[in-house]
Amino acid sequence: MDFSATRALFDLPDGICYLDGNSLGPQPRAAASAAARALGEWQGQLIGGWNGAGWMDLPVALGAAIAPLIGAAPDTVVVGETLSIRVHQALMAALDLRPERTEIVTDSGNFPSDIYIAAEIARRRGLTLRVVAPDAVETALGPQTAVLMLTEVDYRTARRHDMARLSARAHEVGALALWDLAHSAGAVPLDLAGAGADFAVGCTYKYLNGGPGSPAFLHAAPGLIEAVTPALPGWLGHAAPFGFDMDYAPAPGVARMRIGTPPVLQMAALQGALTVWKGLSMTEVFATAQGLAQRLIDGVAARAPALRLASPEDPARRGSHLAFAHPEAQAIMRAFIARGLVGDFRAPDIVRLALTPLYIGPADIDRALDIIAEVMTSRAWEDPAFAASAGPVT
Ligand SMILES: Cc1ncc(COP(=O)(O)O)c(C=O)c1O
Ligand SMILES: Nc1c(O)cccc1C(=O)C[C@H](N)C(=O)O
Repeated sequence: MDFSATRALFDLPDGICYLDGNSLGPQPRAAASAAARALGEWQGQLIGGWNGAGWMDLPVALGAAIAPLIGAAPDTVVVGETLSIRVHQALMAALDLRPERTEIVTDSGNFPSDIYIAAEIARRRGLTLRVVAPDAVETALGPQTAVLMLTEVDYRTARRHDMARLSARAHEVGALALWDLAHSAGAVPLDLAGAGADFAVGCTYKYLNGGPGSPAFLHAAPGLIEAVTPALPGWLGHAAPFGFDMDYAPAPGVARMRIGTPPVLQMAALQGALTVWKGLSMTEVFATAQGLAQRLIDGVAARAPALRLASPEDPARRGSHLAFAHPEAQAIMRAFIARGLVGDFRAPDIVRLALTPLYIGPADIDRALDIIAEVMTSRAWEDPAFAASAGPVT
């Protein structure tokens, strides 16, 4: 598949080799125009925009737009809130559906926010949070497991769990499976329905390019959500929000996981950003990303062997970014960024680079490799003047 046409849909700064789309995707031109349109609607329609411009329906409309990218039915996804809030909502919902059980199982590759949230919920409810090694998840499940909560693609190493197998295993022991897709959505082909995920959450500012602070999504398997009373029962998750009833009655379906006023300007940008996926196959996007990844792996091995691949070698076992380990990874990443190669550093020793074929091609990888080879050969990060000038790397 030729992605040169999709590259033109992005407004990338000149001179930058952007391998950081796993942290913050670049700006699709359609996101900028959709956000500008929403500003105009606000200016012209004032409060009438909620209905006149469709603002009130954005959480559900955006859910339907994301659903095909994650292999879910359109009416099973809702957008809004931050991912951390979505993790909390989904975990509370899943636990409520298994009230007799005492354990949450997760792994040490999970993102800190997810682990903090699960630990605090466990503390308040008198449950046990078991944080096991990624390859010990399956054996950790048992008759007391209420929820298996995992991030499918490890934010550091890109190691990818087998969602279908682990969800099936969770179901075998009577538990529910909750998947965080922050590093999966827009990166790897997903079939939530086929994989038996009960709940899934994810963010839209990484591979979906919705912009900084773009809201998160939540998916619940069909049939499951009707039994859920949201732990955060906000007025916009009510069946009749403008009835202003004193008693909560959940909206039908996943719309009950709405909480409060949607961030319309962010959602407009996201709505524009999602148009770049029209006609694309996630399978082809992923296959192309893996081709770029192999080019980067081979080039680093040949020209900068001090950077050790810390991601799985098998493309089927990883997401769409690569991690390379080096004890001085933070300073090295600063030196890359100073030369126009933007990736990120993750403590303690990871250089993280994302392969995003919608706007990155083989020539970008070759340019990245030239920068990587030059920095690693010259040890440019050790230059005292450069070290003194350094700021933080996110
Ligand atoms: C896997 C994962 N889960 C949760 C989060 C938290 O997302 P947010 O900061 O949008 O709440 C992130 C990233 O920040 C993440 O990578
Ligand atoms: N959400 C972020 C932010 O607001 C600032 C800087 C980074 C982020 C991130 O998304 C971090 C990301 N979840 C990660 O995988 O490292």
